[in-house]
Amino acid sequence: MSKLRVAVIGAKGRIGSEAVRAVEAAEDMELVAALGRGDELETLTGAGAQVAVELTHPDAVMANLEFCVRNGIHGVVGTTGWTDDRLAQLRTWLDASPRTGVLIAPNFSIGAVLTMRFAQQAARFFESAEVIELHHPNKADAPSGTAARTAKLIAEARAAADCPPQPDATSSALDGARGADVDGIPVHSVRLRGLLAHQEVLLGGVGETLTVRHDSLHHSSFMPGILLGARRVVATPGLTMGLENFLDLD
Ligand SMILES: NC(=O)C1=CN([C@@H]2O[C@H](COP(=O)(O)OP(=O)(O)OC[C@H]3O[C@@H](n4cnc5c(N)ncnc54)[C@H](OP(=O)(O)O)[C@@H]3O)[C@@H](O)[C@H]2O)C=CC1
Ligand SMILES: O=C(O)C1=N[C@H](C(=O)O)C[C@H](O)C1
Repeated sequence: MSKLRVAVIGAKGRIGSEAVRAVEAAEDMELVAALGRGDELETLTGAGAQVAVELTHPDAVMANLEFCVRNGIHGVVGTTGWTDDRLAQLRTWLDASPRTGVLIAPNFSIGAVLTMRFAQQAARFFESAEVIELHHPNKADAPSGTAARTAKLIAEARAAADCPPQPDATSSALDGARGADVDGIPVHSVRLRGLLAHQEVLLGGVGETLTVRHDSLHHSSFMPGILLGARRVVATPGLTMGLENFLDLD
C-alpha cells in the first residue's frame, strides 16, 4: 500500500520538530516536506503532499491553510488563536474545495481530550467552574487554545442544562485577578519556567469540589493524536473541530 505523503509546517519548532520525527518513524507515512519560517509553500505542491501538519504561530496559520486548502492539501492543525471570524474564513475556503479536510485540534494529547470531555460532563452538576492552564514561558498566546475550548464546552453544557450564572460576589478586584472571561467561565493563565503544558478544571458545589487535572510532560504526548489526525483527515472533508471526533469516546 502506498504511504501517506505528509508535510510539517513549523518543522523547527518545539512541537514541529517532534512531529517531523514522529512522521518519519510512522511506517505508513512518508515525510515529503519540512517547512520552517521563510520556506516557500509551493514546496508542498512540488512534493505532492497529501496532508500538511500545521504547527506554527497564530500570525502564520491562516496564510498556510489558505494555500493548503486551495491546493487540495488536507490540514492537521495544532496552532492556536482561533476565533469565530477565522473559522468562518476557513470554512469559505473549504466550501470552495469540497473534497479537502481540515482538523483543528486544540490539543492532540488523549489526556487533554479526556479532560475536556470530563469537564463537559461534570459542568451541569456544579455551581462553579474555573479553568487554570499552566505553560512554559515561551508560549505565544494566552489563554491556551485548550483552556479556551474547555471553557466554551463547560459554558455550552451549563447553558444546555439551564444552569444559572455561577455565583461570584466580587465587587472590587485588581485587573486580571479574576482571570479572563471565556463565555462566563474564568480562565487563569500561568507561565512558569520548568512547565510544559498543564491544565486544571476546578468544579465546585455545596460542600465539595472536583478537580480534573492533566499534565503533558513531553511533546511526545501530542504525537499519537497528530498521526491519527493525518490518517483520518484525508477521508473527512470539511472542518473537524477537535480530535475527539476521531476517537471512539462514547
Ligand atoms: N494542539 C496541540 O496539541 C498543540 C499545539 N501547540 C501549538 O502549536 C503552535 C506552535 O507551538 P511551539 O512549537 O511551542 O512554538 P515554536 O515557537 O517552538 O514553533 C513554531 C515554529 O513555527 C515557525 N514559524 C513561524 N511562522 C512560520 C511560517 N509562516 N511558516 C513556517 N514556519 C513558521 C517558527 O519559526 P521562528 O522560530 O523563526 O519564529 C517556529 O520554528 C502554538 O500555537 C502552540 O500553541 C503546541 C503544542 C501542542
Ligand atoms: O503552546 C503549547 O505548548 C501548547 N499549546 C496548545 C494550547 O494552546 O492549548 C496545546 C497544549 O496546551 C500545548
